[in-house]
Amino acid sequence: MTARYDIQKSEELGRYLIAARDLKAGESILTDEPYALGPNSDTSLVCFNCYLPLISKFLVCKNCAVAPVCPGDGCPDTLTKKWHSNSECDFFRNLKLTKGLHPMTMVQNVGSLLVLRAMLKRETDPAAWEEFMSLETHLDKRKNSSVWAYNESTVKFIKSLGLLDNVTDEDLVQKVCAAIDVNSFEVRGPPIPAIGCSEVLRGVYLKAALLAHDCVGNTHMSINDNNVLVCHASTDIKKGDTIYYNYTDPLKGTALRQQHLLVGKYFQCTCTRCTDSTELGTYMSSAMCPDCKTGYVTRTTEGQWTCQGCKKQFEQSNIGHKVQCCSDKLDVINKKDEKELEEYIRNVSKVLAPNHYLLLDATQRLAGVLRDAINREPHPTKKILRRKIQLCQELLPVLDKLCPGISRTKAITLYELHATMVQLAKKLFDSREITGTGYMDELLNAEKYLKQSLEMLFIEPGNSPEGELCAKALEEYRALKATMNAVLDGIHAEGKTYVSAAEREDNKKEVE
Ligand SMILES: C[S@@+](CC[C@H](N)C(=O)[O-])C[C@H]1O[C@@H](n2cnc3c(N)ncnc32)[C@H](O)[C@@H]1O
Repeated sequence: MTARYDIQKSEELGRYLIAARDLKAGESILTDEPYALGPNSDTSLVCFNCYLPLISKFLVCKNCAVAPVCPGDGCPDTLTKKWHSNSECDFFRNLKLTKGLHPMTMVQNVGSLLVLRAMLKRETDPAAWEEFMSLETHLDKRKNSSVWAYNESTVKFIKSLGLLDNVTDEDLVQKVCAAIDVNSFEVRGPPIPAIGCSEVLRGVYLKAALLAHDCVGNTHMSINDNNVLVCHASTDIKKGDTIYYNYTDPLKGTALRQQHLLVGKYFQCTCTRCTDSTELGTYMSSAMCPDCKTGYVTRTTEGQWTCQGCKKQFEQSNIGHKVQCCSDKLDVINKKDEKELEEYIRNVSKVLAPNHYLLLDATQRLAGVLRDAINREPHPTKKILRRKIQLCQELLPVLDKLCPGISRTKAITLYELHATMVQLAKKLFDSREITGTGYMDELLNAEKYLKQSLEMLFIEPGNSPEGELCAKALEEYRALKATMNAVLDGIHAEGKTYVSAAEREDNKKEVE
Protein backbone atom coordinates (compact mmCIF):
# COMPACT_ATOMS: atom_id res chain seq x y z
CA MET A 1 0.00 0.00 0.00
CA THR A 2 1.42 3.42 -0.92
CA ALA A 3 1.94 5.87 1.92
CA ARG A 4 -1.02 8.16 2.44
CA TYR A 5 0.87 10.97 4.13
CA ASP A 6 4.32 12.52 4.32
CA ILE A 7 5.84 14.52 7.13
CA GLN A 8 6.91 18.08 6.31
CA LYS A 9 8.41 20.86 8.41
CA SER A 10 7.98 24.61 8.24
CA GLU A 11 8.93 27.63 10.32
CA GLU A 12 5.26 28.39 11.00
CA LEU A 13 3.77 24.94 11.67
CA GLY A 14 6.73 22.90 12.89
CA ARG A 15 6.21 19.33 11.65
CA TYR A 16 2.95 18.64 9.85
CA LEU A 17 1.40 16.06 7.54
CA ILE A 18 0.61 16.38 3.85
CA ALA A 19 -1.24 13.99 1.54
CA ALA A 20 1.27 11.71 -0.23
CA ARG A 21 -1.36 11.04 -2.92
CA ASP A 22 -4.91 12.12 -3.73
CA LEU A 23 -7.18 11.05 -0.86
CA LYS A 24 -10.92 10.53 -1.18
CA ALA A 25 -13.37 11.62 1.53
CA GLY A 26 -13.87 8.68 3.88
CA GLU A 27 -10.46 7.17 3.13
CA SER A 28 -8.41 6.17 6.17
CA ILE A 29 -5.20 8.22 6.49
CA LEU A 30 -3.63 6.76 9.60
CA THR A 31 -4.27 4.47 12.54
CA ASP A 32 -2.54 5.09 15.83
CA GLU A 33 -2.22 3.29 19.18
CA PRO A 34 -1.87 5.57 22.21
CA TYR A 35 1.68 6.23 23.33
CA ALA A 36 0.19 7.00 26.74
CA LEU A 37 -3.34 7.25 28.05
CA GLY A 38 -4.62 8.54 31.36
CA PRO A 39 -7.11 10.69 33.20
CA ASN A 40 -7.11 14.49 33.23
CA SER A 41 -5.00 16.27 35.82
CA ASP A 42 -8.11 17.36 37.78
CA THR A 43 -9.64 13.86 37.82
CA SER A 44 -11.18 12.17 40.82
CA LEU A 45 -10.04 8.60 41.55
CA VAL A 46 -10.36 6.15 38.65
CA CYS A 47 -9.42 2.49 38.25
CA PHE A 48 -5.83 2.23 36.92
CA ASN A 49 -6.91 -0.68 34.70
CA CYS A 50 -10.13 0.47 33.05
CA TYR A 51 -10.58 4.17 34.04
CA LEU A 52 -14.01 3.67 35.59
CA PRO A 53 -14.49 6.06 38.55
CA LEU A 54 -13.85 4.55 41.97
CA ILE A 55 -16.51 6.33 43.96
CA SER A 56 -16.57 4.88 47.44
CA LYS A 57 -14.49 1.72 47.48
CA PHE A 58 -11.57 0.27 45.62
CA LEU A 59 -9.23 -2.68 45.76
CA VAL A 60 -5.52 -2.64 45.08
CA CYS A 61 -3.93 -4.67 42.30
CA LYS A 62 -3.22 -8.17 43.63
CA ASN A 63 0.26 -8.21 42.14
CA CYS A 64 1.75 -4.83 43.08
CA ALA A 65 -0.56 -4.03 46.02
CA VAL A 66 -0.38 -0.37 45.01
CA ALA A 67 -2.58 0.45 41.98
CA PRO A 68 -6.23 1.20 42.85
CA VAL A 69 -8.57 -0.98 40.78
CA CYS A 70 -12.29 -1.79 40.56
CA PRO A 71 -13.84 -3.51 43.60
CA GLY A 72 -16.53 -6.24 43.52
CA ASP A 73 -16.62 -8.15 40.24
CA GLY A 74 -13.67 -6.14 38.96
CA CYS A 75 -13.38 -4.24 35.67
CA PRO A 76 -16.00 -4.72 32.90
CA ASP A 77 -15.72 -8.00 30.96
CA THR A 78 -15.50 -5.95 27.77
CA LEU A 79 -12.09 -4.65 28.81
CA THR A 80 -9.73 -5.89 26.08
CA LYS A 81 -6.64 -4.01 27.16
CA LYS A 82 -5.32 -3.69 30.67
CA TRP A 83 -4.15 -0.11 31.14
CA HIS A 84 -2.29 -0.96 34.36
CA SER A 85 0.40 -2.70 32.30
CA ASN A 86 2.75 -5.41 33.51
CA SER A 87 5.70 -3.03 33.41
CA GLU A 88 3.82 -0.42 35.48
CA CYS A 89 2.78 -3.15 37.89
CA ASP A 90 6.40 -4.34 38.26
CA PHE A 91 7.54 -0.76 38.77
CA PHE A 92 5.02 -0.24 41.61
CA ARG A 93 5.81 -3.62 43.14
CA ASN A 94 9.49 -2.85 43.22
CA LEU A 95 8.83 0.53 44.84
CA LYS A 96 6.54 -1.07 47.37
CA LEU A 97 9.32 -3.49 48.35
CA THR A 98 12.19 -0.99 48.30
CA LYS A 99 10.55 2.29 49.40
CA GLY A 100 7.27 1.16 50.94
CA LEU A 101 5.17 2.89 48.25
CA HIS A 102 1.65 3.16 49.65
CA PRO A 103 -1.58 2.89 47.56
CA MET A 104 -2.72 6.22 49.07
CA THR A 105 0.20 7.92 47.30
CA MET A 106 -1.30 6.80 44.00
CA VAL A 107 -4.81 7.78 45.11
CA GLN A 108 -3.60 11.27 45.98
CA ASN A 109 -1.66 11.65 42.73
CA VAL A 110 -4.10 10.09 40.25
CA GLY A 111 -4.06 13.41 38.33
CA SER A 112 -0.36 12.76 37.54
CA LEU A 113 -0.97 9.22 36.26
CA LEU A 114 -0.76 10.17 32.58
CA VAL A 115 2.57 11.95 33.15
CA LEU A 116 3.85 8.90 35.03
CA ARG A 117 2.73 6.57 32.24
CA ALA A 118 4.41 8.78 29.65
CA MET A 119 7.63 8.82 31.70
CA LEU A 120 7.73 5.06 32.27
CA LYS A 121 8.14 4.65 28.49
CA ARG A 122 11.66 6.08 28.85
CA GLU A 123 12.71 2.65 30.10
CA THR A 124 10.18 0.36 28.45
CA ASP A 125 10.08 1.86 24.92
CA PRO A 126 13.03 4.23 24.37
CA ALA A 127 12.30 4.74 20.65
CA ALA A 128 8.72 5.87 21.33
CA TRP A 129 9.96 8.00 24.25
CA GLU A 130 12.36 9.78 21.92
CA GLU A 131 9.57 10.46 19.42
CA PHE A 132 7.37 11.74 22.24
CA MET A 133 10.12 14.01 23.46
CA SER A 134 10.51 15.50 19.97
CA LEU A 135 6.93 16.82 19.98
CA GLU A 136 6.32 20.55 20.23
CA THR A 137 6.12 21.72 23.88
CA HIS A 138 6.33 25.55 23.81
CA LEU A 139 8.24 25.14 27.06
CA ASP A 140 9.66 28.69 27.00
CA LYS A 141 6.16 30.19 26.87
CA ARG A 142 5.06 28.03 29.81
CA LYS A 143 8.00 28.90 32.11
CA ASN A 144 6.91 31.07 35.07
CA SER A 145 3.24 30.71 34.05
CA SER A 146 0.41 29.45 36.24
CA VAL A 147 0.42 26.10 34.40
CA TRP A 148 4.10 25.66 35.31
CA ALA A 149 3.32 26.31 38.99
CA TYR A 150 0.32 23.95 38.79
CA ASN A 151 2.55 21.13 37.49
CA GLU A 152 5.10 21.48 40.27
CA SER A 153 3.15 18.98 42.39
CA THR A 154 3.50 16.42 39.56
CA VAL A 155 7.25 17.15 39.40
CA LYS A 156 7.47 16.44 43.14
CA PHE A 157 5.47 13.23 42.82
CA ILE A 158 7.55 11.88 39.92
CA LYS A 159 10.73 12.77 41.83
CA SER A 160 9.45 10.93 44.91
CA LEU A 161 9.18 7.75 42.81
CA GLY A 162 12.88 8.00 41.99
CA LEU A 163 12.25 8.57 38.30
CA LEU A 164 14.52 11.62 38.21
CA ASP A 165 17.45 10.07 40.07
CA ASN A 166 19.77 9.96 37.05
CA VAL A 167 18.21 12.82 35.11
CA THR A 168 20.21 15.97 34.38
CA ASP A 169 17.41 17.94 32.71
CA GLU A 170 15.69 19.59 35.65
CA ASP A 171 12.67 20.57 33.52
CA LEU A 172 12.05 17.04 32.23
CA VAL A 173 8.70 16.54 33.99
CA GLN A 174 7.52 20.02 32.96
CA LYS A 175 8.50 19.09 29.39
CA VAL A 176 6.43 15.91 29.62
CA CYS A 177 3.45 17.88 31.01
CA ALA A 178 3.83 20.38 28.14
CA ALA A 179 4.11 17.67 25.45
CA ILE A 180 0.89 16.15 26.80
CA ASP A 181 -0.96 19.48 26.95
CA VAL A 182 0.04 20.56 23.45
CA ASN A 183 -0.36 17.20 21.74
CA SER A 184 -2.98 15.07 23.48
CA PHE A 185 -6.46 14.18 22.26
CA GLU A 186 -9.62 13.84 24.30
CA VAL A 187 -10.53 10.18 24.68
CA ARG A 188 -13.83 8.82 25.93
CA GLY A 189 -13.43 6.48 28.91
CA PRO A 190 -15.61 3.36 29.25
CA PRO A 191 -19.35 3.99 29.83
CA ILE A 192 -20.11 4.19 33.54
CA PRO A 193 -22.65 1.43 34.34
CA ALA A 194 -26.18 2.69 35.09
CA ILE A 195 -25.22 6.24 34.14
CA GLY A 196 -24.05 5.69 30.58
CA CYS A 197 -21.77 8.73 30.39
CA SER A 198 -17.97 8.43 30.52
CA GLU A 199 -14.90 10.03 32.06
CA VAL A 200 -12.94 12.19 29.65
CA LEU A 201 -9.39 10.88 29.37
CA ARG A 202 -6.37 12.19 27.49
CA GLY A 203 -4.29 10.21 25.05
CA VAL A 204 -1.05 10.99 23.25
CA TYR A 205 -0.91 9.56 19.71
CA LEU A 206 2.49 10.09 18.16
CA LYS A 207 1.45 10.04 14.48
CA ALA A 208 -1.80 11.99 14.89
CA ALA A 209 -0.01 14.57 17.07
CA LEU A 210 1.73 15.83 13.94
CA LEU A 211 -1.49 17.02 12.30
CA ALA A 212 -1.61 20.79 11.91
CA HIS A 213 -4.67 22.77 12.88
CA ASP A 214 -7.20 24.63 10.73
CA CYS A 215 -10.56 25.94 11.95
CA VAL A 216 -12.09 24.09 8.99
CA GLY A 217 -10.38 20.72 9.11
CA ASN A 218 -10.23 18.10 6.37
CA THR A 219 -10.10 15.05 8.64
CA HIS A 220 -12.45 13.07 10.83
CA MET A 221 -11.02 11.49 13.96
CA SER A 222 -12.47 8.53 15.77
CA ILE A 223 -11.16 6.67 18.76
CA ASN A 224 -12.66 3.25 19.40
CA ASP A 225 -13.38 1.53 22.70
CA ASN A 226 -9.87 0.03 22.67
CA ASN A 227 -8.60 3.61 22.34
CA VAL A 228 -7.15 3.09 18.87
CA LEU A 229 -7.33 6.32 16.87
CA VAL A 230 -8.30 6.30 13.20
CA CYS A 231 -8.00 9.45 11.12
CA HIS A 232 -10.07 9.60 7.91
CA ALA A 233 -10.17 12.26 5.21
CA SER A 234 -13.43 14.17 5.74
CA THR A 235 -13.21 15.77 2.29
CA ASP A 236 -11.21 14.92 -0.83
CA ILE A 237 -7.59 15.98 -0.24
CA LYS A 238 -5.25 16.60 -3.16
CA LYS A 239 -1.73 15.15 -3.19
CA GLY A 240 0.59 17.65 -1.48
CA ASP A 241 -2.19 19.44 0.42
CA THR A 242 -1.82 19.86 4.17
CA ILE A 243 -3.85 17.46 6.26
CA TYR A 244 -5.62 19.45 8.95
CA TYR A 245 -7.37 18.53 12.14
CA ASN A 246 -9.53 21.11 13.88
CA TYR A 247 -8.13 21.43 17.42
CA THR A 248 -11.07 23.59 18.53
CA ASP A 249 -14.85 23.42 18.61
CA PRO A 250 -16.02 24.42 15.11
CA LEU A 251 -19.27 25.71 16.59
CA LYS A 252 -17.53 28.44 18.61
CA GLY A 253 -16.91 31.96 17.33
CA THR A 254 -13.49 33.21 16.22
CA ALA A 255 -12.57 35.01 19.48
CA LEU A 256 -13.22 31.90 21.58
CA ARG A 257 -11.46 29.54 19.16
CA GLN A 258 -8.43 31.81 19.01
CA GLN A 259 -8.30 32.12 22.77
CA HIS A 260 -8.45 28.33 23.14
CA LEU A 261 -5.61 27.87 20.66
CA LEU A 262 -3.49 30.61 22.18
CA VAL A 263 -3.90 29.39 25.75
CA GLY A 264 -3.70 25.64 25.12
CA LYS A 265 -1.63 25.32 21.94
CA TYR A 266 0.39 28.57 22.05
CA PHE A 267 -0.23 29.87 18.53
CA GLN A 268 -2.29 32.53 16.80
CA CYS A 269 -4.48 30.90 14.16
CA THR A 270 -4.44 32.72 10.82
CA CYS A 271 -6.65 30.30 8.85
CA THR A 272 -9.16 31.46 6.23
CA ARG A 273 -12.03 31.30 8.69
CA CYS A 274 -10.18 33.24 11.41
CA THR A 275 -9.24 36.03 9.01
CA ASP A 276 -12.75 36.34 7.55
CA SER A 277 -14.97 38.54 9.73
CA THR A 278 -18.07 36.79 8.32
CA GLU A 279 -16.63 33.33 9.23
CA LEU A 280 -17.22 31.95 5.73
CA GLY A 281 -20.55 33.73 5.39
CA THR A 282 -22.04 32.18 8.53
CA TYR A 283 -21.82 35.40 10.59
CA MET A 284 -21.26 33.18 13.60
CA SER A 285 -19.83 35.97 15.75
CA SER A 286 -21.99 38.79 14.38
CA ALA A 287 -24.72 40.92 15.93
CA MET A 288 -27.84 42.46 14.40
CA CYS A 289 -27.27 46.11 13.53
CA PRO A 290 -28.90 48.24 16.26
CA ASP A 291 -29.30 51.02 13.66
CA CYS A 292 -30.66 49.54 10.41
CA LYS A 293 -31.97 46.42 12.23
CA THR A 294 -31.36 44.17 9.22
CA GLY A 295 -27.59 44.19 8.59
CA TYR A 296 -25.08 42.01 10.43
CA VAL A 297 -22.39 43.77 12.42
CA THR A 298 -19.06 41.97 12.08
CA ARG A 299 -15.79 42.50 13.91
CA THR A 300 -12.53 42.96 12.01
CA THR A 301 -9.27 41.46 13.32
CA GLU A 302 -8.42 45.00 14.50
CA GLY A 303 -11.50 44.92 16.72
CA GLN A 304 -13.69 47.34 14.73
CA TRP A 305 -17.41 46.46 14.51
CA THR A 306 -19.06 47.44 11.17
CA CYS A 307 -22.56 46.78 9.84
CA GLN A 308 -22.29 44.90 6.54
CA GLY A 309 -25.60 46.48 5.47
CA CYS A 310 -25.66 50.20 6.40
CA LYS A 311 -21.85 50.34 6.99
CA LYS A 312 -22.26 52.09 10.33
CA GLN A 313 -19.38 51.54 12.73
CA PHE A 314 -19.78 50.69 16.40
CA GLU A 315 -17.59 50.72 19.47
CA GLN A 316 -16.47 47.43 20.99
CA SER A 317 -18.06 48.64 24.24
CA ASN A 318 -21.45 48.78 22.46
CA ILE A 319 -21.66 45.48 20.54
CA GLY A 320 -19.15 43.56 22.63
CA HIS A 321 -21.12 44.36 25.75
CA LYS A 322 -24.38 43.13 24.19
CA VAL A 323 -22.79 39.86 23.08
CA GLN A 324 -21.32 39.39 26.54
CA CYS A 325 -24.77 39.89 28.11
CA CYS A 326 -26.22 37.20 25.80
CA SER A 327 -23.39 34.86 26.77
CA ASP A 328 -23.88 35.54 30.49
CA LYS A 329 -27.60 34.89 30.11
CA LEU A 330 -26.99 31.52 28.45
CA ASP A 331 -24.68 30.60 31.33
CA VAL A 332 -27.44 31.05 33.90
CA ILE A 333 -30.55 29.65 32.23
CA ASN A 334 -31.64 26.06 32.77
CA LYS A 335 -30.40 24.41 29.58
CA LYS A 336 -32.57 21.36 30.10
CA ASP A 337 -35.75 23.45 30.12
CA GLU A 338 -37.59 23.81 26.81
CA LYS A 339 -39.39 27.03 27.79
CA GLU A 340 -36.25 28.75 29.06
CA LEU A 341 -34.34 27.82 25.91
CA GLU A 342 -37.19 28.99 23.65
CA GLU A 343 -37.39 32.28 25.52
CA TYR A 344 -33.62 32.71 25.30
CA ILE A 345 -33.66 32.09 21.53
CA ARG A 346 -36.57 34.52 21.07
CA ASN A 347 -34.91 37.32 23.03
CA VAL A 348 -31.38 36.87 21.82
CA SER A 349 -32.45 36.66 18.15
CA LYS A 350 -33.22 40.39 18.37
CA VAL A 351 -29.58 41.12 19.26
CA LEU A 352 -27.46 38.44 17.56
CA ALA A 353 -27.16 37.32 13.92
CA PRO A 354 -29.25 34.17 13.25
CA ASN A 355 -26.24 31.84 13.19
CA HIS A 356 -24.43 33.37 16.13
CA TYR A 357 -22.65 30.63 18.06
CA LEU A 358 -24.62 31.40 21.21
CA LEU A 359 -27.88 30.89 19.29
CA LEU A 360 -26.51 27.71 17.72
CA ASP A 361 -25.53 26.46 21.16
CA ALA A 362 -29.07 27.12 22.45
CA THR A 363 -30.53 25.56 19.27
CA GLN A 364 -28.48 22.38 19.70
CA ARG A 365 -29.46 22.12 23.35
CA LEU A 366 -33.13 22.70 22.56
CA ALA A 367 -32.98 20.02 19.84
CA GLY A 368 -31.60 17.63 22.48
CA VAL A 369 -34.32 18.54 24.99
CA LEU A 370 -37.00 18.00 22.32
CA ARG A 371 -35.43 14.68 21.29
CA ASP A 372 -35.65 13.46 24.88
CA ALA A 373 -39.25 14.72 25.18
CA ILE A 374 -40.22 13.01 21.90
CA ASN A 375 -38.59 9.75 23.01
CA ARG A 376 -40.36 9.92 26.37
CA GLU A 377 -43.80 10.72 24.99
CA PRO A 378 -45.85 7.86 23.51
CA HIS A 379 -47.68 10.42 21.33
CA PRO A 380 -45.52 13.51 20.80
CA THR A 381 -47.45 16.47 19.41
CA LYS A 382 -47.10 17.65 15.82
CA LYS A 383 -45.91 20.99 17.19
CA ILE A 384 -42.94 19.50 19.01
CA LEU A 385 -42.03 17.33 16.00
CA ARG A 386 -42.20 20.32 13.65
CA ARG A 387 -40.07 22.43 15.96
CA LYS A 388 -37.45 19.69 16.19
CA ILE A 389 -37.33 19.42 12.39
CA GLN A 390 -36.95 23.18 12.12
CA LEU A 391 -34.04 23.22 14.58
CA CYS A 392 -32.19 20.46 12.69
CA GLN A 393 -32.77 22.30 9.42
CA GLU A 394 -31.34 25.49 10.90
CA LEU A 395 -28.18 23.72 12.07
CA LEU A 396 -27.37 21.80 8.90
CA PRO A 397 -26.38 24.64 6.52
CA VAL A 398 -23.97 26.05 9.13
CA LEU A 399 -22.48 22.62 9.76
CA ASP A 400 -22.07 22.16 6.00
CA LYS A 401 -19.96 25.32 5.78
CA LEU A 402 -17.88 24.83 8.91
CA CYS A 403 -17.48 21.04 8.83
CA PRO A 404 -17.52 20.22 5.10
CA GLY A 405 -17.77 16.56 4.15
CA ILE A 406 -17.87 13.93 6.86
CA SER A 407 -18.73 15.25 10.31
CA ARG A 408 -20.02 13.49 13.39
CA THR A 409 -22.30 16.37 14.45
CA LYS A 410 -23.73 16.54 10.94
CA ALA A 411 -24.32 12.78 10.83
CA ILE A 412 -26.18 12.87 14.14
CA THR A 413 -28.22 15.94 13.12
CA LEU A 414 -29.18 14.29 9.81
CA TYR A 415 -30.16 11.11 11.64
CA GLU A 416 -32.30 13.11 14.09
CA LEU A 417 -33.90 15.05 11.24
CA HIS A 418 -34.84 11.87 9.36
CA ALA A 419 -36.26 10.18 12.48
CA THR A 420 -38.46 13.15 13.35
CA MET A 421 -39.63 13.55 9.73
CA VAL A 422 -40.68 9.89 9.62
CA GLN A 423 -42.55 10.26 12.91
CA LEU A 424 -44.37 13.42 11.80
CA ALA A 425 -45.25 11.99 8.38
CA LYS A 426 -46.78 8.89 9.97
CA LYS A 427 -48.80 11.03 12.34
CA LEU A 428 -50.10 13.21 9.50
CA PHE A 429 -50.97 10.18 7.36
CA ASP A 430 -52.68 8.35 10.23
CA SER A 431 -54.82 11.41 10.91
CA ARG A 432 -55.55 11.68 7.16
CA GLU A 433 -53.94 15.13 6.94
CA ILE A 434 -51.78 13.93 4.04
CA THR A 435 -52.48 11.40 1.29
CA GLY A 436 -50.45 8.33 0.46
CA THR A 437 -48.57 10.42 -2.10
CA GLY A 438 -47.82 13.11 0.50
CA TYR A 439 -46.67 10.43 2.94
CA MET A 440 -44.41 8.92 0.28
CA ASP A 441 -42.91 12.37 -0.50
CA GLU A 442 -42.03 12.85 3.16
CA LEU A 443 -40.56 9.36 3.52
CA LEU A 444 -38.40 9.87 0.43
CA ASN A 445 -37.11 13.13 1.91
CA ALA A 446 -36.37 11.41 5.21
CA GLU A 447 -34.61 8.59 3.33
CA LYS A 448 -32.33 11.13 1.64
CA TYR A 449 -31.22 12.49 5.03
CA LEU A 450 -30.84 9.02 6.54
CA LYS A 451 -28.63 7.93 3.62
CA GLN A 452 -26.43 11.01 4.04
CA SER A 453 -26.14 10.26 7.75
CA LEU A 454 -25.31 6.61 7.13
CA GLU A 455 -22.58 7.50 4.62
CA MET A 456 -20.82 9.37 7.44
CA LEU A 457 -21.60 6.94 10.25
CA PHE A 458 -20.16 3.98 8.30
CA ILE A 459 -16.60 5.02 9.17
CA GLU A 460 -17.30 5.15 12.91
CA PRO A 461 -15.81 2.24 14.85
CA GLY A 462 -18.43 -0.43 15.61
CA ASN A 463 -17.62 -0.41 19.31
CA SER A 464 -18.36 3.29 19.87
CA PRO A 465 -21.66 5.14 20.52
CA GLU A 466 -21.57 6.47 16.95
CA GLY A 467 -20.93 2.95 15.64
CA GLU A 468 -23.96 1.82 17.61
CA LEU A 469 -25.95 4.69 16.10
CA CYS A 470 -24.82 3.48 12.67
CA ALA A 471 -26.18 -0.02 13.39
CA LYS A 472 -29.45 1.54 14.61
CA ALA A 473 -29.66 3.79 11.55
CA LEU A 474 -29.16 0.75 9.29
CA GLU A 475 -32.04 -1.04 11.01
CA GLU A 476 -34.18 2.06 10.56
CA TYR A 477 -33.20 2.25 6.93
CA ARG A 478 -34.54 -1.28 6.41
CA ALA A 479 -37.72 -0.41 8.33
CA LEU A 480 -38.14 2.77 6.30
CA LYS A 481 -37.84 0.82 3.04
CA ALA A 482 -40.50 -1.61 4.29
CA THR A 483 -42.82 1.29 5.21
CA MET A 484 -42.26 2.87 1.80
CA ASN A 485 -43.16 -0.40 0.07
CA ALA A 486 -46.32 -0.67 2.18
CA VAL A 487 -47.30 2.93 1.33
CA LEU A 488 -46.67 2.25 -2.38
CA ASP A 489 -48.85 -0.88 -2.15
CA GLY A 490 -51.59 1.26 -0.61
CA ILE A 491 -51.36 3.80 -3.44
CA HIS A 492 -51.49 1.00 -6.05
CA ALA A 493 -54.44 -0.63 -4.25
CA GLU A 494 -56.34 2.59 -4.92
CA GLY A 495 -55.59 2.13 -8.63
CA LYS A 496 -53.08 5.02 -8.65
CA THR A 497 -49.40 5.24 -9.36
CA TYR A 498 -46.92 7.23 -7.33
CA VAL A 499 -45.25 10.09 -9.16
CA SER A 500 -42.42 11.71 -7.17
CA ALA A 501 -42.58 15.39 -6.20
CA ALA A 502 -39.75 16.21 -8.63
CA GLU A 503 -41.50 14.45 -11.53
CA ARG A 504 -44.77 16.19 -10.65
CA GLU A 505 -42.93 19.52 -10.78
CA ASP A 506 -41.42 18.66 -14.19
CA ASN A 507 -44.83 17.59 -15.53
CA LYS A 508 -46.32 20.85 -14.30
CA LYS A 509 -43.61 22.85 -16.09
CA GLU A 510 -44.20 20.91 -19.31
CA VAL A 511 -47.95 21.70 -19.18
CA GLU A 512 -47.18 25.38 -18.57
C1 LIG B 1 -0.21 19.05 18.07
S1 LIG B 1 1.24 19.92 17.74
C2 LIG B 1 1.52 19.58 16.05
C3 LIG B 1 2.91 19.00 15.86
C4 LIG B 1 4.02 20.01 15.91
N1 LIG B 1 3.97 20.84 14.73
C5 LIG B 1 5.37 19.36 16.05
O1 LIG B 1 6.27 19.59 15.23
O2 LIG B 1 5.57 18.63 17.04
C6 LIG B 1 0.58 21.52 17.80
C7 LIG B 1 1.57 22.61 17.52
O3 LIG B 1 1.82 22.71 16.11
C8 LIG B 1 1.86 24.08 15.71
N2 LIG B 1 0.70 24.35 14.83
C9 LIG B 1 -0.25 23.47 14.44
N3 LIG B 1 -1.13 24.05 13.61
C10 LIG B 1 -0.77 25.33 13.48
C11 LIG B 1 -1.29 26.43 12.74
N4 LIG B 1 -2.38 26.34 12.00
N5 LIG B 1 -0.62 27.62 12.83
C12 LIG B 1 0.49 27.74 13.59
N6 LIG B 1 1.03 26.73 14.31
C13 LIG B 1 0.42 25.53 14.25
C14 LIG B 1 1.77 24.88 16.98
O4 LIG B 1 3.06 25.10 17.43
C15 LIG B 1 1.04 23.96 17.92
O5 LIG B 1 1.28 24.24 19.27
